[in-house]
Amino acid sequence: MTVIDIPGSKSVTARALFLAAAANGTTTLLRPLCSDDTEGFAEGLRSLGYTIAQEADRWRIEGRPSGPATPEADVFCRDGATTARFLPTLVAAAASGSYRFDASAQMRRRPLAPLTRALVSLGVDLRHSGQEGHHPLSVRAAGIKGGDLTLDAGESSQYLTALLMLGPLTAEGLRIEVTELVSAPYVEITLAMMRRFGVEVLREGNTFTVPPGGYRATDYAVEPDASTASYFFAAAALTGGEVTVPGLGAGALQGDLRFVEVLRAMGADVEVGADATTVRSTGRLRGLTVNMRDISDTMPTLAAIAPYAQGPVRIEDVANTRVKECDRLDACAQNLRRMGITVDTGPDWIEIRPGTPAPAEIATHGDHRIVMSFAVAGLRAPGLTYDDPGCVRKTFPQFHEVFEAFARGLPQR
Ligand SMILES: O=C(O)C1=C[C@@H](OP(=O)(O)O)[C@@H](O)[C@H](O)C1
Ligand SMILES: C=C(OP(=O)(O)O)C(=O)O
Repeated sequence: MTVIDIPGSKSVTARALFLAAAANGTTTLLRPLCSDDTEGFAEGLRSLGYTIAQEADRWRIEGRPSGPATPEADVFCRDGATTARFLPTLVAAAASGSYRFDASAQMRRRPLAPLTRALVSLGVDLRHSGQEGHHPLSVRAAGIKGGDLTLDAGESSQYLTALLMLGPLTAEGLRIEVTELVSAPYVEITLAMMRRFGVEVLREGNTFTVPPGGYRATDYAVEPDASTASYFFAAAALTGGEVTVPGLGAGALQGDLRFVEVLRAMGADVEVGADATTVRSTGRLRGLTVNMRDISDTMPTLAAIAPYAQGPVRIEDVANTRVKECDRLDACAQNLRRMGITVDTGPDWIEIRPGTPAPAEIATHGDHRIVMSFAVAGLRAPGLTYDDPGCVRKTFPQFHEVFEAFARGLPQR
């Protein structure tokens, strides 16, 4: 049996940085994720004048309930959508200040219009210097009164997360009616973490009522990243092996841990304990049809192992994977076809037939999840190469070393 320590959750780290920055007092984050996305978030906060002391597995953040320490700043959000969507929202609540935001070419292509429109409707002076609803943009802060919003979060739940976290920083709070929502479990992470920082959101059906009053600092231990864990769970199921991930069990916040239920439905033996999850291969890997709307960051993981299943694998309701680091439905299909596998796609689905993958160069499109997913397939398809293996830095800079060492402990074929 192999036990593997997975680095901290990107989503939890990003939220903790936002909440700690806005809180009254000092927050210590234990085992935060250290990767390009979260370092970029911390660097963004520093550009805004926040004080963050970073030691390897412990970050200390001095909260500033009144907002950034600098009246003006330029913030570069790199590739991180959490950074690019959460930080402009954080500064919007300040009483005054003028802030410019930009992001990488990849992130500039990704949308945020429903969020920027919501901020503008709350009276925020937000302007785009390029394409409407995309970075770069600027925010001139003058405080937010609050009020009612209607939000379409059918493209990204991050719009809702940003506005929920903004609520307590407004004078009167926010009432948000959500018309569409993808990646719903990420909103549960947000609500649970806001509660830990002292704010209780009232949820009635699709309406969220967020009280004013601000956040209270708290020490916070970041759980391991469940999307990252999916590569290790899938590798065990694919190769006849077994893996245990400590720190991710029944009480985990992240919906992506539900990926193990998909492996279970395919035939793997899965045990979700109080504080650890184990996946054990039974030698079977059945095909299936599965809706991944809630856990779509693990869609590429499943797509990459799908050719080895005994029947077709059809993944449905994942249209929003087309607006991630790349168009993930097309990228998965393109790479599987390069490996000689038969694949069909539609606007929001992909269907993969069983086959025997051939060596190929994987077109990564600068997407960490394409690399990490196909690395799992590579355990049974020797000869996969990557045009940009380093893009794993976004969430897991040590992925290649860790995954190779892990793979040496799996049954060899
Ligand atoms: O809120 C978050 O931390 C995230 C939400 C999800 O995005 P969408 O809501 O855009 O699907 C997920 O894909 C992303 O990796 C992280
Ligand atoms: C989509 C992702 O990231 P983000 O939207 O936070 O950039 C991801 O990590 O798969």
